[in-house]
Amino acid sequence: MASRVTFIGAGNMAGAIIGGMIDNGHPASDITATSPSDEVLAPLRERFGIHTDTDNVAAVRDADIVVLAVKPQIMRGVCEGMRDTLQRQRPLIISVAAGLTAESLQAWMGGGLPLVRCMPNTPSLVGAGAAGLFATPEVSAEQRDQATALLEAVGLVEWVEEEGLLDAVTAVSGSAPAYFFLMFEAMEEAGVKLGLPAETARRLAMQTALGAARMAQGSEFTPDRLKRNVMSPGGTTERAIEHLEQAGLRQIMADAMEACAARAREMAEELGKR
Ligand SMILES: NC(=O)C1=CN([C@@H]2O[C@H](COP(=O)(O)OP(=O)(O)OC[C@H]3O[C@@H](n4cnc5c(N)ncnc54)[C@H](O)[C@@H]3O)[C@@H](O)[C@H]2O)C=CC1
Ligand SMILES: O=C(O)[C@@H]1CCC=N1
Repeated sequence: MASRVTFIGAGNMAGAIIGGMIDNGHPASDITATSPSDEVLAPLRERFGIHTDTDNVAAVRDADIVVLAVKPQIMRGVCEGMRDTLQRQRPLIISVAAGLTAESLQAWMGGGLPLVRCMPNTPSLVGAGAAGLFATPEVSAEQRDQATALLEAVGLVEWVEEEGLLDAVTAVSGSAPAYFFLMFEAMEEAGVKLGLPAETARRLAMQTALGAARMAQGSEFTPDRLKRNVMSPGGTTERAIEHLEQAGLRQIMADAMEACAARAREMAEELGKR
């Protein structure tokens, strides 16, 4: 029998994972999502046929897995509100919140629960997610497998053995879809300046990104080698790559990703105080 999974929060991230799970054949009748607002829940109910509830406590009462998917800033109140029921039911908890440490989450839920911290990303919606997972000592091998199965239904899963590494995962994959969306915007704008219709530039840029990722994923060659295969000596690509290197693209990425991970650490400090 499939696990009964309750999502606390029904926003971008919960919606992306739920959509991916349904596409992968998880029964909608075993999935519940909550939000204080039925206006938020109605579209999910209609689109996926899942259960919804405006009451978090009622929704976790018979859950096998509870996915915490509210904003980090309200997580404490949400966890404290479900504390007694979670302690009785003892489901596997999966938090997708950026920053919040296992120590804080456990303290807010009364402690000792099997807790997996997960950093997923929104491409989960199309089955192409990339998630980093960390298990607390309370998590059994079977529950680890359950968490893997749930997230593998919507994409790639990588376990990390140190909790702090989830901040690096946030920089590399959790936040990273946005870096590529920014790149699409920039490429479309530049394509338009070069005379292409916006739609044409957008379609070409996206298909190229998809093609490059698929080609690199299945390749025995490094990204550097694949890059060099495109760069004919004295040709056009060489000129563009020289420009990107001289303009400091590598440093820009390093700085942006360091800022991302630092913000996750800062959020843990700000929100983790008891
Ligand atoms: N958006 C993203 O790309 C990613 C988000 N995350 C994490 O996922 C979590 C959720 O982020 P988003 O989905 O982007 O936020 P969101 O704002 O889209 O969704 C939050 C949801 O929580 C609901 N909510 C508000 N108060 C509630 C309460 N008291 N009880 C139950 N539900 C309540 C809202 O109605 C909304 O549906 C955050 O902790 C974030 O760090 C992690 C990885 C990627
Ligand atoms: O921006 C954020 O804080 C969340 C976590 C990773 C992606 N979105």
